[in-house]
Amino acid sequence: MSIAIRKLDSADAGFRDKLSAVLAFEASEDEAIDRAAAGILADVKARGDAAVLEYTQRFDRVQAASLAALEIGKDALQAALAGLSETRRAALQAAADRVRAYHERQKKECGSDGFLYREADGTELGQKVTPLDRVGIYVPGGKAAYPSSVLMNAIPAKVAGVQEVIMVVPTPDGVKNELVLAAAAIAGVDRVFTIGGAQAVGALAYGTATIPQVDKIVGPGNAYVAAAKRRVFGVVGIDMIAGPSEILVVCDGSTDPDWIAMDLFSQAEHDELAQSILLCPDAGYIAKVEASINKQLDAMPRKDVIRTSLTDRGALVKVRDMEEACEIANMIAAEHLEISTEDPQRWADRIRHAGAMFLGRFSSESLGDYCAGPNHVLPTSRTARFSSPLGVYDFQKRSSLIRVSEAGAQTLGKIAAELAYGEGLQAHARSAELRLK
Ligand SMILES: NC(=O)c1ccc[n+]([C@@H]2O[C@H](COP(=O)([O-])OP(=O)(O)OC[C@H]3O[C@@H](n4cnc5c(N)ncnc54)[C@H](O)[C@@H]3O)[C@@H](O)[C@H]2O)c1
Ligand SMILES: N[C@H](CO)Cc1c[nH]c[nH+]1
Ligand SMILES: [Zn+2]
Repeated sequence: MSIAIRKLDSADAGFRDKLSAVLAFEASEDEAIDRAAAGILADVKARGDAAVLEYTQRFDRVQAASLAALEIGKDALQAALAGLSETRRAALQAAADRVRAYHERQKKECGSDGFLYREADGTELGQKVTPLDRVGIYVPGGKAAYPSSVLMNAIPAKVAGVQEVIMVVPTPDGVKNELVLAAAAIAGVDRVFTIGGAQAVGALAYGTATIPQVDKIVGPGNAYVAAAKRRVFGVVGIDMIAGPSEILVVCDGSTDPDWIAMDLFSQAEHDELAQSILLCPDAGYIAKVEASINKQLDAMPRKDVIRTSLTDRGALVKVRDMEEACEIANMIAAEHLEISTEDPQRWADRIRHAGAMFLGRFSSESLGDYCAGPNHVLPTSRTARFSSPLGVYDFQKRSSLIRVSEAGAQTLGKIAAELAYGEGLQAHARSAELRLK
């Protein structure tokens, strides 16, 4: 059965509205889910360990005498690593090494040393950068497990210098994913608890007798996890609210159509709500990609998920030219953007909004998901207009440094006092004036 994938032409009347319909995705703000998450959080805040245990039994069908019994020790993590096949262990290690190398470079290049400068009168001003003390990493474990997400969340935290990384991962029916545990060992995760959902977010945010309170919670999860993260923001920091995966391919029509069809599948297979779009100026090429989609689909183990995703949220779009493709790509602000063209840099220079850009025919998005090095936790749902990939900077914070010299206090004191009187704040003004000679 062939896929009824939407075909759009930017020259057609109503094109923008049709494209908007494909893009439309409201991060689940389902009231019932939000209410459920709020109830779970309040209960965990009030009853701590006991509440977490009860919800873990209810939702994951895991019974334990204590929350401490749901902690996986470092020996077990190492045993999981040792138990992997040689080739899988080597692949995990190679991915971790590349992700670490990239984030170490990022730490060096992104102003992690802070700065300090001195003015003529001796006043010094600057910024100090410090890592967060303790972070929580949510690793999804409901429908599928993502060992690569363990690496992508934990490694930048460790590179930033976070002292304690606490990972939570649900294990429905008590089934543990060995590759997830092995990834935790390689990434240097400090503690692992087999809990999930809003109760895990609550435990990390408020702390319980067994689980210490963290400073920030990162990592993707389902709608309950997302609702809980939204609600605990302020008590702790959060990274972002990740929506379903997205891929946008801009192609000039000369890449093998089988490659592009499979690239579209690669995100569609994540989730029925995932979004996969091709922009191309060549109608004949689009027809070839469509034929390839239909040719390759039946061999895919997750063909039903791919079919639904491509039917509901996929599109093959004929554009006027590559300039228009770039303009539309900026409007879509996709999580992943493949620029599969000759001279990809020429078009990349025109892109302002994308979570990650994959340049050239050999840069398939799947390489970025696992092992290229940059982070695969990226802004979705058009939030690349104002946010960035997860990085070392998410695990650091900055403090301003102000060391005013006696001479500096004379100049600044007069300015501050004048403005403080203007705001009607007497104590502020006097505090500055008392230091004037
Ligand atoms: N953007 C990314 O990088 C990325 C990576 C991996 C996964 N994801 C996404 O993360 C999500 C993972 O979802 P998942 O469900 O597989 O795993 P999950 O770990 O996020 O959720 C499982 C937990 O949900 C809770 N839960 C389930 N039903 C509930 C109910 N009725 N009431 C209250 N709580 C309930 C349970 O506590 C359970 O432990 C998917 O949407 C996937 O697409 C995104
Ligand atoms: N593409 C996902 C983020 O959008 C990350 C991932 C994990 N495993 C495979 N892919
Ligand atoms: Zn992926």
